[in-house]
Amino acid sequence: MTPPPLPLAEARRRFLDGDDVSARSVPEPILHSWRRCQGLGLDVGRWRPPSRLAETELAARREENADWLQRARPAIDALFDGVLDDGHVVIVADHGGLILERMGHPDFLDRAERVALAPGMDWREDVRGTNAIGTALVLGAATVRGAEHFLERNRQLSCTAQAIHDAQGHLLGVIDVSGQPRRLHDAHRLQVEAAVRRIEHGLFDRHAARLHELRLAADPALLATPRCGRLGFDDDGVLRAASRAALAALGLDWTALGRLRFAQLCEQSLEHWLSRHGIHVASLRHGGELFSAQLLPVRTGLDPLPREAAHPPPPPTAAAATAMRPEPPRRPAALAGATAVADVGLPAGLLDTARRLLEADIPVLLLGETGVGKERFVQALHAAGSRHRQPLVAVNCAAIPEGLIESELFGYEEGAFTGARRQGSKGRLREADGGVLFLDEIGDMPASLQARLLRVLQERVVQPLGGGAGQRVDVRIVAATHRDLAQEVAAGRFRADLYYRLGHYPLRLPPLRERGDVAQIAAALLAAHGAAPRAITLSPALAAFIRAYPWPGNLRQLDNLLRTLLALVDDGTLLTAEHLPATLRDAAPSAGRDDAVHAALARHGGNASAAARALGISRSTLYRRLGRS
Ligand SMILES: Nc1ncnc2c1ncn2[C@@H]1O[C@H](COP(=O)(O)OP(=O)(O)OP(=O)(O)O)[C@@H](O)[C@H]1O
Repeated sequence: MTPPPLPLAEARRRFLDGDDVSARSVPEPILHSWRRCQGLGLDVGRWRPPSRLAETELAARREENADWLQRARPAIDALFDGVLDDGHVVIVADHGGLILERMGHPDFLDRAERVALAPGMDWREDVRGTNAIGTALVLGAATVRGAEHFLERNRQLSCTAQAIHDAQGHLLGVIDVSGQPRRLHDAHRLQVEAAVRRIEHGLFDRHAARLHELRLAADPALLATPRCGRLGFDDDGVLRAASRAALAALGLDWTALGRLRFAQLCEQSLEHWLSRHGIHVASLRHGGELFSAQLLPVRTGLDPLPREAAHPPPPPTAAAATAMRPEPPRRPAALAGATAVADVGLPAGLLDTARRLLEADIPVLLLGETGVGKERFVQALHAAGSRHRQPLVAVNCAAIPEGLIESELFGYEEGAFTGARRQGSKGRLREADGGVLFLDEIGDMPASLQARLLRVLQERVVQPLGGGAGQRVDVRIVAATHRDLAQEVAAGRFRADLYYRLGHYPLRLPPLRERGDVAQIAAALLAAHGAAPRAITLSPALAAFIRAYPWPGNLRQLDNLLRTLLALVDDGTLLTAEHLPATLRDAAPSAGRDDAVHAALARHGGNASAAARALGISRSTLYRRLGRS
């Protein structure tokens, strides 16, 4: 008869006494980790923390990881938001187990500090014994509760962590949630998993920007969601990028990169699949398993990888291929294409006008409220132009601290300032050489830099910080802002000469409330988010609401709402106004009144032709809509 499982404390005592402990008493990964720690000679009771890394060295480590950290930021912030009220901390460590960031609930920060769970501290397993950060670096993921920690002093913690890999299997770091034992639940592990999935999805987009992407899922409804497996093939049909979900589903590991050929997986050649035009969906049998597969056309993604990464990450690890269990779709589907509704409802020819300006090397200045889709428009513009095979490099002038934006844009020479990378930095302008530079939120560019930027635009020569010869660059410029730039000029906050240099022919993306076919846009977004295979449709009443609501957050708000609804309802649902959150239902404008038409008419002094033009609809449609309201 098998003996009953022992309480953890007893199992631990026996383990330390050298007795055999079964995996029924201690989870197997923990037991293995204890054995590793014992093998290294770690002492459970006597241990002194290594000293904390000096601030300057920590800053340098953060700088080395800045690229993926910046991309991971929205997911980390959302995770933090989700666990803060439970009294936990979120920790970000690099691939060497060094804590780079810690954000947390004040209740727990003190305790975290006492066990040196703090920025600048090393939490590798071979230094700290079994712990979620260090053990996740070994295994890919780990949850370590209370007395499962190898060192006595860490028993006051419970932690769950998962490693992050890029699409080439490079281990980048770890995300961890830590808290008091008993307060950490399985839901926190799922939250960490979801955050890492989101981060890796974004990293894949970046790596695979110029690859043919094959998506795989057991259920076709998952093909447009972050839960699908993703593989990136080059033009020769060789695998160059992968998601862990795809590798796990196919029983492969990272060594398949550079080796696996498209035809080995899909029977026919990549050319054959490509010849089927556009998005190609088929069934695929591999190792006895049946998958739905979808080949997406090559995307020209925003902000692709610089040709040479400044800090090549370490080689792939075996842990990189940890299996990901297929789970039912809990999250909204990802947008299938960056330009899903780029053209729908925009004033006729806006994209074409922008393209012509850019082709003639005339800067494009995009104006529009927040969330109208300026960034998406730029992606579509880049994809439509002759430079679509060259980089599109984005700089968000509002997101970079004033002190850093100069080096970010213009680059710097070796040793230009304290904390500078040893080999210097190329700067975004030079990264965009041959391609397109997108200056987002240009209205927020510090005044001191406006003059410098103007000089570059005129002379097309970049002078990196710290001296060195000026270098000629060939970039096409697109700038965008939600501010009224003319007003910023009048108020003296934006240089008039730069404004005229950029704004030869400003283009305005209309807010959603002015666009004539919001319901059509909503339908396009639903389709892009995979509503069709789930048989989810929009009721006429909800479409009417969508048309009449003023959408202060524009496309971003509409898109978020639709994604949320899709996540909440079952397959086969007819979406009605009842599904809306109460706050939105209450804010519904008076029934029947077509505010967009009325607003456009008011702005154009009652001139129906001008109002129709602004809305991008015909005059007859305008009258029809007026008649209805
Ligand atoms: N063409 C589009 N197709 C599908 N969704 C879009 C499109 N344009 C915008 N969206 C949705 O709106 C969100 C915001 O878009 P985007 O970032 O391009 O707006 P923006 O005008 O640049 O906003 P901000 O001024 O706040 O930076 C996107 O994340 C997406 O959800």
